[in-house]
Amino acid sequence: MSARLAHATVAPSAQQIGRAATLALYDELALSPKPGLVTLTDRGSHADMDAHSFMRSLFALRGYVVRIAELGAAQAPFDALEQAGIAAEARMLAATGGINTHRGAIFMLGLLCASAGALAARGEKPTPQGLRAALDRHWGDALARRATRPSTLPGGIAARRLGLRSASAEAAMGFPTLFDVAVPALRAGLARGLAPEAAQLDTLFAVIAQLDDSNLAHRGGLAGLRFAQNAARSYLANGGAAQGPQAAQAIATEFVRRNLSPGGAADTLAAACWLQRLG
Ligand SMILES: CC(C)(COP(=O)(O)OP(=O)(O)OC[C@H]1O[C@@H](n2cnc3c(N)ncnc32)[C@H](O[C@H]2O[C@H](COP(=O)(O)OP(=O)(O)OP(=O)(O)O)[C@@H](O)[C@H]2O)[C@@H]1O)[C@@H](O)C(=O)NCCC(=O)NCCS
Ligand SMILES: Nc1ncnc2[nH]cnc12
Repeated sequence: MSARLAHATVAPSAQQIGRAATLALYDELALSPKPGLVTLTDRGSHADMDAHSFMRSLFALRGYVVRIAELGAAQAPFDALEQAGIAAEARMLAATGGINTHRGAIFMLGLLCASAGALAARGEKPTPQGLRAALDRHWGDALARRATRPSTLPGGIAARRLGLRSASAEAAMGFPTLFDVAVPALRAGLARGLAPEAAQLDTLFAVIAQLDDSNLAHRGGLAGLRFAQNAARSYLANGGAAQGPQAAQAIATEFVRRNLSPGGAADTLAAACWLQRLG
């Protein structure tokens, strides 16, 4: 992970907010090993995508993350954010040949970049408290309505059927897993002197242990989600990244055997890396 925004004492620009998002998506992709997820050298549980898919996708999204920060700064209504998100998804699909690499990241990082833009317009730097307040103040009602809407996505349908907290529900609640689990885990790992990659890996497992990841539910049912959560809890209880890469690699092998992929946790890790970069 490269340096934080160099000693930012003023609010970041839309370009800085968006650039941090693009770099954070790369941070997540490059982290290895990861359970079931695509890395620079491994497809994980995905026959239809690899690192090239994700690189093409994050490049295709680099204008979107700036634009949605600008929309946030202008306090645009949710419909405008949604239209930008839908257009970004079309560019993602065009870049990847129709593969869904970052639909969830478009949603989650899009809302976070918009919230950071709204704070910056008031001269404020993005903090967890500030971002949650801006998200709720500007788009909380629309997100609450969205969360009650039926989903057309496999994960969202599985989450609603199983009574889990889908991506929309997580957003409507102000991204509790990001702000109450991922951000504290990443900060604590770095404060303990872990290398950035080790801190990111422990953060990813902390998120997998807590998140109602609808990708896991869609791929493995409730049993698959609970297996993944328990495996992540055991990994952390046994020392996390301090065990060395073989422990994470063993879990990754088992996730692939079960065709599990925690895409929602990957996006949540990227969002924590984004905030760390803006810190
Ligand atoms: C708002 C939507 C995105 C849909 O909302 P819904 O609640 O129905 O969504 P979910 O299906 O629950 O999640 C959508 C994606 O979000 C990620 N995710 C999953 N669980 C969570 C969670 N608990 N918290 C946060 N984020 C979560 C996940 O995305 C990642 O995984 C995908 C790749 O993995 P893969 O297994 O390959 O997925 P599939 O291709 O579906 O499976 P296979 O075919 O491979 O088997 C990838 O998308 C990652 O990003 C979930 O997939 C939707 O309504 C929407 O996009 N609306 C328009 C845009 C908009 O409203 N924007 C608002 C302003 S920005
Ligand atoms: N690295 C990754 N592999 C699979 N799905 C993802 N969704 C977001 N990042 C991902």
